[in-house]
Amino acid sequence: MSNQPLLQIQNLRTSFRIGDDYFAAVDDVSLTVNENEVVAIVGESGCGKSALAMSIMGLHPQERTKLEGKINFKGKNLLSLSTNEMNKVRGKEIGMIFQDPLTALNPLMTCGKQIEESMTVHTNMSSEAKRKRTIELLKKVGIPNPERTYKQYPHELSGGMRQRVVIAIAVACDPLLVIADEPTTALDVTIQAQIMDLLKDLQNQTKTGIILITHDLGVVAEMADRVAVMYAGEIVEIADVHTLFKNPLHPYTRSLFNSIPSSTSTKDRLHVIQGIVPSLKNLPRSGCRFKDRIKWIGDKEHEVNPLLREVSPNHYVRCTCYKNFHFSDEDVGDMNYGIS
Ligand SMILES: Nc1ncnc2c1ncn2[C@@H]1O[C@H](COP(=O)(O)OP(=O)(O)OP(=O)(O)O)[C@@H](O)[C@H]1O
Repeated sequence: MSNQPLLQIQNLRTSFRIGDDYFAAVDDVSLTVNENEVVAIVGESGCGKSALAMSIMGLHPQERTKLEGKINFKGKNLLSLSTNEMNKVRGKEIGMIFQDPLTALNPLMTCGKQIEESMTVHTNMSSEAKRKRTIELLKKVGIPNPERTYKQYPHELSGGMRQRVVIAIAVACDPLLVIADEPTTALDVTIQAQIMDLLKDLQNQTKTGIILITHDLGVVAEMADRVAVMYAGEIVEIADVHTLFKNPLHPYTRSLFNSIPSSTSTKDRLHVIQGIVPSLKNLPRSGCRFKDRIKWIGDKEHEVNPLLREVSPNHYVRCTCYKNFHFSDEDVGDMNYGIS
């Protein structure tokens, strides 16, 4: 992993219009992804993970979305690019793997043609060269009979094979950065492991930077170099994967970790995070946004204007309330997810 920044997000705010007002789903997010680094983004449904990914890709509907801040990539602020300029980045320099391969693929086009499409848009390759590269890509993503799959339509493939095709599309033009938004959520468990292994292999070979959005902390432990935890549109904690798993500090991070079943824990009940992530309109906009879900921590123990602070080298936490947060004995888990 290099320390050369590939992507630098600075104070990003993504707001959606609901009625006459705009509401921020991503609020003052700053995040760097270095070359050849895997940064995982975790958090409950509705925290703003996909809104962040779609902001980087420039895929939000312009008429209903306000984007503020900067997304610097290769010396350019992506937020100031025209649609044409952004089209040149998307698919070529930044690839995206979506959650559901069935909706990501065009049902009316063969898999081969869909993989070739980005080469057609972004390169001057001849038809023969594109075909050759597509067959190579299909092999690389573990498709057993690439010539056959080249001619098949998405509905003729299993879910796992379809997601391999989606990955082939994402890496077809050798992007510097790949954003994988819950790439295995739509797949069954055995296939999930295969797809994550494939992504890991590809990343080892190509040294691509990856933003991996996932609910699965096991996947995070396996794949990520650094982890950003999001809650209610904000990053509440960032650290390298070892530090975060060994010493999670923010009450939200600790609650997330503690609500995952473990084969080694002796506790007989799972920890439940009280309440839910509020809807976009009802998100708290000031103070510690997690406050209402940890009511046993007094008001005075939260910062009025919590900022992400470096509490140890490269370990950042928002709000000092973590200093006063503890679970009851029965809640304390002992999971390490293979991190040693
Ligand atoms: N285009 C949109 N218009 C209005 N609200 C939106 C839009 N997209 C997302 N939201 C809202 O923004 C918030 C963040 O949504 P987002 O999809 O980013 O969450 P997420 O963390 O990716 O969740 P999940 O894990 O379920 O995908 C949610 O309250 C969601 O309803």
